[in-house]
Amino acid sequence: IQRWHTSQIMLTKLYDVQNDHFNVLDNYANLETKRLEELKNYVAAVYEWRDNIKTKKQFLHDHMDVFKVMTQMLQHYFQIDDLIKNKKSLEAFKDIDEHKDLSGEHIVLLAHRALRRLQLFYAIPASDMSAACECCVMAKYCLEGNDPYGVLDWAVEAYGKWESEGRPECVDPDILNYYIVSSSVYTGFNFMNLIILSGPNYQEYTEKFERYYRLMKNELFELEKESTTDIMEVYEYSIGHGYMKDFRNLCKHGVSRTLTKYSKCRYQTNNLFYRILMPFKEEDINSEPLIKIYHDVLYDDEILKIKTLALENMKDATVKSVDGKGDSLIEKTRSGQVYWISKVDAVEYLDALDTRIESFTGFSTKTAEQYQIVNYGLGGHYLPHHDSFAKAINCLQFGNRLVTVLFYLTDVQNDGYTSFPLLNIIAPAEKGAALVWNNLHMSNGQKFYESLHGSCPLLKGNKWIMTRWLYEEGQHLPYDWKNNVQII
Ligand SMILES: O=C(O)CCC(=O)C(=O)O
Ligand SMILES: [Fe+2]
Repeated sequence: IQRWHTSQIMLTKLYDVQNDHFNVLDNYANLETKRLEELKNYVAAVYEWRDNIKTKKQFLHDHMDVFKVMTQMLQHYFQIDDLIKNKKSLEAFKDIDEHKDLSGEHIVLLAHRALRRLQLFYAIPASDMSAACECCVMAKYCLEGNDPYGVLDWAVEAYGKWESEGRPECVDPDILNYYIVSSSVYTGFNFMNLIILSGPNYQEYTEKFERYYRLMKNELFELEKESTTDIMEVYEYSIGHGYMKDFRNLCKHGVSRTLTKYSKCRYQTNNLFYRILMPFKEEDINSEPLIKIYHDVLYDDEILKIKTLALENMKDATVKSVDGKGDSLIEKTRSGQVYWISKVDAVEYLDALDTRIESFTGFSTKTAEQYQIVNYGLGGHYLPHHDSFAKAINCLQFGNRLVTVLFYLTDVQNDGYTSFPLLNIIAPAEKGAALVWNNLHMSNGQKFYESLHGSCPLLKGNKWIMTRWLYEEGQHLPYDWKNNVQII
């Protein structure tokens, strides 16, 4: 199935496809107008012919005339049949058939899920996101997805819209009533003492709903938590504890970083003479594990080329399955589209970038993975994870992912930052910068647990990144990763 929401590229394509459809429709309408015009003209001509025949009162006695009438009728029949069957217009419509995947309900369902993820993550009430008709759709999918708090939030919001904006056709209080009653049961809300809402009288509805809403607000979450009276608390609650909470807070609020002895910016040449005229702008972010930002290391023309290359080739991002053998598409964990630049792309300009990476990281790129380009879409994100693999799984040829070099191809706001929840760090990187960190302890190759990181869920905008993972093999390290022994 086509997943239109997973990247900005897809969303742009969706927009274009819709434009195509409008053109097809336009064309169809023109052809149909022309067809009806032709039909009308044809019929008019036939009438005229028949009227002429009729004036010849004697025609039925003239056998040749009869034959003429019969042949004409047959011809008229085929001609009219042709005009009615409307082949040309249907032909024009075929183009739309080829885009059937645009009309599937799953398009909206998946977008709904992305919005719900955002809502839950950032604790955004429906009232901050709403539009009347869409509220009902959100409530509907929440109901179908066994998400009763979502149903209540959106149905009540839809009800509010219905009340304040008159009654838009898309809001049906009967259905909202059903949504609210059925979901109240699941949330433990005691509605037995309420009047059953029914009847066609909307005024009556208004009063009952008001009462209902008030009671709901007060009683809704008693089972969840004694003191809870607000749906917002459900959102706060759903994020869970531990690093997810820290991750959320980082994405939501950012951090005000205080300068410590570790936080320094400098012009760095790494003792490379040719860098004296153009040193790197190195910024320290953390020491254990080492995290740094190198500003302005990817140039605009390179970014343009990279994006152009990826544009036609993106695939939905997957995550490694638990056994490490396969990839699975789990949007709850990661949502975006990726492209691995491959050898066949023959992008020589990346050789220069490899040299650049080597000079600012001090590590070889010879054993690195291909460059991975990522574009995030509606609610795009990547929950906290480690880039390194569990040793046994994927460390055969070149060892493990030692260092991550993550380039930003766009500027990002808070909601698109790369965050390290265990370190209380967000990377305030901008377009053209590279965020570099160690995934393993440099002394022994053990996983650096604190390197846990993720991409904050995107609330708006367009985030592009490109990643290069550098491997253990071929680096100067104080241990031998292959034989698992310490050298120094
Ligand atoms: O998009 C980001 O900021 C992080 C991406 C990431 O962690 C990854 O691709 O492994
Ligand atoms: Fe990562």
